[in-house]
Amino acid sequence: MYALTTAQMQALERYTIETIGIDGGTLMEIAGNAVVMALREHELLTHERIAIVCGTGNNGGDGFVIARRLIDLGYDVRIGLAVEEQQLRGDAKTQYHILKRRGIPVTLLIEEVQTTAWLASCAVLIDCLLGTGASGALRGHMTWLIPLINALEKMVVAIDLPSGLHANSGEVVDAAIEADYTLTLAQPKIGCYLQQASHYIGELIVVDISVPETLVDTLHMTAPTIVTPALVKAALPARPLDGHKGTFGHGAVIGGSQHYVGAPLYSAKAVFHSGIGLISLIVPEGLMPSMMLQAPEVLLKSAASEDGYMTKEGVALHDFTKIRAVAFGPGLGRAAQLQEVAAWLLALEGPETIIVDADGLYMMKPLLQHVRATGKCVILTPHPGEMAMLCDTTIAEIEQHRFSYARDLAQKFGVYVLLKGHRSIVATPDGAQWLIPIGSSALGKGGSGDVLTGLILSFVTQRVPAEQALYTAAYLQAETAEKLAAQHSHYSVTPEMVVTHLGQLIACFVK
Ligand SMILES: NC(=O)C1=CN([C@@H]2O[C@H](COP(=O)(O)OP(=O)(O)OC[C@H]3O[C@@H](n4cnc5c(N)ncnc54)[C@H](O)[C@@H]3O)[C@@H](O)[C@H]2O)[C@@H](O)CC1
Ligand SMILES: Nc1ncnc2c1ncn2[C@@H]1O[C@H](COP(=O)(O)OP(=O)(O)O)[C@@H](O)[C@H]1O
Ligand SMILES: [K+]
Repeated sequence: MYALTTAQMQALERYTIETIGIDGGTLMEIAGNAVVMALREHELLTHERIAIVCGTGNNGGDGFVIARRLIDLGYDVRIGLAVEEQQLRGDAKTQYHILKRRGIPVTLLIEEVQTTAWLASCAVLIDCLLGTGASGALRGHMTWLIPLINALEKMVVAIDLPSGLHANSGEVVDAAIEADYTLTLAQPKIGCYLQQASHYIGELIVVDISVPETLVDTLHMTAPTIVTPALVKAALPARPLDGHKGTFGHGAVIGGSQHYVGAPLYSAKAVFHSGIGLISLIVPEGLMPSMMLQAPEVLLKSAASEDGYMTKEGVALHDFTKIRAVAFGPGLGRAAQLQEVAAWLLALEGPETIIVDADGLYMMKPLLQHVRATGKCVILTPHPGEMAMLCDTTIAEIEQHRFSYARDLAQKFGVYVLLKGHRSIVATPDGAQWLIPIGSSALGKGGSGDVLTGLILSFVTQRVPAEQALYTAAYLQAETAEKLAAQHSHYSVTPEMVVTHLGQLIACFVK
């Protein structure tokens, strides 16, 4: 599954119509029927009245097919048209005339008071006003109709996209349908994962309409792959029965400072709950008393420090020859001497992979141009604020163009990037991208990033390729948090709870 732009989606449809030979009208018929099947399969219909509201484009055309098929199946359906009949074009116009010839009435929704009463008498509203062809601010009757639908607080199912949400940017100019479910056709549109989209989409369900997914390859498209449970399952490291701690590898966390004691501990604990063989935790000497006994499974090592921050000499005393991967940054703080630690780490023989998070990102920024020459696998895991710092721009700019900033940073320096957020993105040095389609506000708490860093460290140490380690870690964390939130609320889930419950989710994947 991919997140596609409107132009990419149109190219797939064009190929299906012109090269495969399923003409546009047939495709609309298939799409409408596939939506009806999905509505039934997901039990989104009711035997009370259903309203289908249609616009002028092909999204409206889909609505006419859905309406006709639901009527044939015995549902009580009303159809509304939010534009004048003369404005209909192409396949949508053809479908409208099929309705007319069937004697199925269509109500013009061009007057607010009557439309309110018309909509209020229905239990479910199906939104076919605008799809991928929407542009700019709402025009015509949509300006009042969309806010009216939202105000009625009925169950709303959007077809392809919530009307008013921009398919490429996830932007909403004035208003957009606040759907409970979005049944998107063929492939999800990239805007479903950007900006305010999640406020409008509800649950996203992908409907197969005979536009094959393989066309993305056929047409040599570059599009983010959407991470599915199957991808996560395939990426989990093998765990041979006779494996020992050497098999599963030794990783290290370098972090902690006078003000941040908990962060490196969160990372180290997450590492241990996800299969690593050994974990060393290297912290400034002053933190040793508070760390002792907190995580007996961790090999705790002290580094000499100055002003509460570790020094290069303090870290370099330790033996890294057997360590496969290092996470640098949790609770590190910012101090001039930490830049020396970053430079030393990049040049260090032994660890193949370095994961850089939190303040480590500030220390590593001036060194990024040297990463390629080291031949190391360097992974950066910024949240939008850290990404803005790395890219010398603003958070708003990053949030508006998340995919391009992640891709550009990865390609510019030859690094792997996990751009965190409500929908996290993985980008690789060769331009590939993955999107984690889930996420939870239960994770919006200090410590969640540290847990994620630990998970990534654990997987790369177990020799999972970097991009897979990134999306697997982010997916497992988000899904665990969501499951916990269902029991304990989004308010109450803690990073520690996520760590201790990861195993339940991993068990579902490996059984
Ligand atoms: N192209 C295809 O082969 C298929 C397309 N399908 C459907 O077709 C949709 C795309 O169709 P269209 O390209 O006709 O686009 P839309 O159905 O989104 O309609 C676009 C039209 O709406 C009006 N409009 C645009 N922006 C507006 C605004 N801000 N305020 C008010 N009116 C506005 C304009 O008249 C524009 O031509 C998809 O979302 C999907 O639902 C499906 O039928 C499957 C097959
Ligand atoms: N509302 C949210 N929806 C989805 N994921 C979220 C949300 N809030 C936070 N997260 C996730 O929680 C983690 C927080 O990381 P970060 O900001 O680095 O936290 P920390 O305070 O631990 O450094 C990221 O993986 C981010 O994607
Ligand atoms: K729609």
